[in-house]
Amino acid sequence: MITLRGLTKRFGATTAVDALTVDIAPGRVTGFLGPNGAGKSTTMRMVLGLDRPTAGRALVGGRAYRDLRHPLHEVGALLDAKAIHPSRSGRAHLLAMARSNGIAARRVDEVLATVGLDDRAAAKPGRTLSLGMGQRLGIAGALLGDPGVLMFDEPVNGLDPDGVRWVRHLMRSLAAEGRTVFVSSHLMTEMQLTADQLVVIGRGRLLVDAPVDEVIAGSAVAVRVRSPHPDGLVALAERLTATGASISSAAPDELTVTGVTADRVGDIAYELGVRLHELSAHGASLEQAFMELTADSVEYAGVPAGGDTR
Ligand SMILES: Nc1ncnc2c1ncn2[C@@H]1O[C@H](COP(=O)(O)OP(=O)(O)OP(=O)(O)O)[C@@H](O)[C@H]1O
Repeated sequence: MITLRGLTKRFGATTAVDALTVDIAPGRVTGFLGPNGAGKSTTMRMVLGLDRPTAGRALVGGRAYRDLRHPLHEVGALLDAKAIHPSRSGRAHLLAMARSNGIAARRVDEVLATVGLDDRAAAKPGRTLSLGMGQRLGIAGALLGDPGVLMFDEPVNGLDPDGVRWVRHLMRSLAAEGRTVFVSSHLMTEMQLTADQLVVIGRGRLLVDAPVDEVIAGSAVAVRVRSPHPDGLVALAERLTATGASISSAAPDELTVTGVTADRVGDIAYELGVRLHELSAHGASLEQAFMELTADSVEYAGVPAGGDTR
């Protein structure tokens, strides 16, 4: 269990983490989401005692990191895949970690096997490791002490599709063993497949703490409309806006409508005599739910390509 209580971190005028109170429970994968700069890494660093909270507490199994008697046995983390000495091999890196924490050397071979690094890969010096190999090595380090709590910051960065699938299965099996698995990612589709629970933050504040299914169900279903008559679409957009729907348009012959059913859009188009070439409802996704949830908290919102939001 990871317990955050009023957790706050300020860097000068920037509030990176703002009074975050949440429990990350064992036995499931909790996805940690938020736009760039939302405060995910800072939160994880505070759990590991690498950053000191300005206020509040971050506890692992009810205790602050500095009070853990055998930290590596209680919490394992992958924060920065490149955190290995450039001239040291992956195996030597893990052996040093094992030695300084009273862990048997054979455990190094076990975790190397678990993450799929063979003898040759484990003998390579840190500077020659690819990002993907660095991620696997970092995960091996997190698993070394067989801890009950695991945190992974962007673990699939730099992995190929096989690697991404492997991480997904690993996270799920670690949670199935009853461990607490807290994982941040920018890949929404991946999170949709991996996580049971989601914690979403924006500008350091908690936006959502709920099961993945609930978060997705809460997002709007979008209706796509295409017509060969752009003027008709403008009239349709005006009428739909007047009924409270939200409209965006990526091209003159296309609208995306939320806040109203596809049937209603079809009825209004019929009343206005607008000929349609497409009227389709698109299921809610985590990607869309995330955009809706964090719309007010993105630091640098991009303008959608070709987007003309009315
Ligand atoms: N050491 C630091 N000194 C000053 N500001 C910092 C420091 N570390 C983080 N910040 C700021 O705190 C905020 C949160 O950063 P953080 O890296 O925790 O976000 P994040 O959610 O992990 O972002 P990303 O998804 O881009 O990795 C940002 O505005 C960042 O610039």
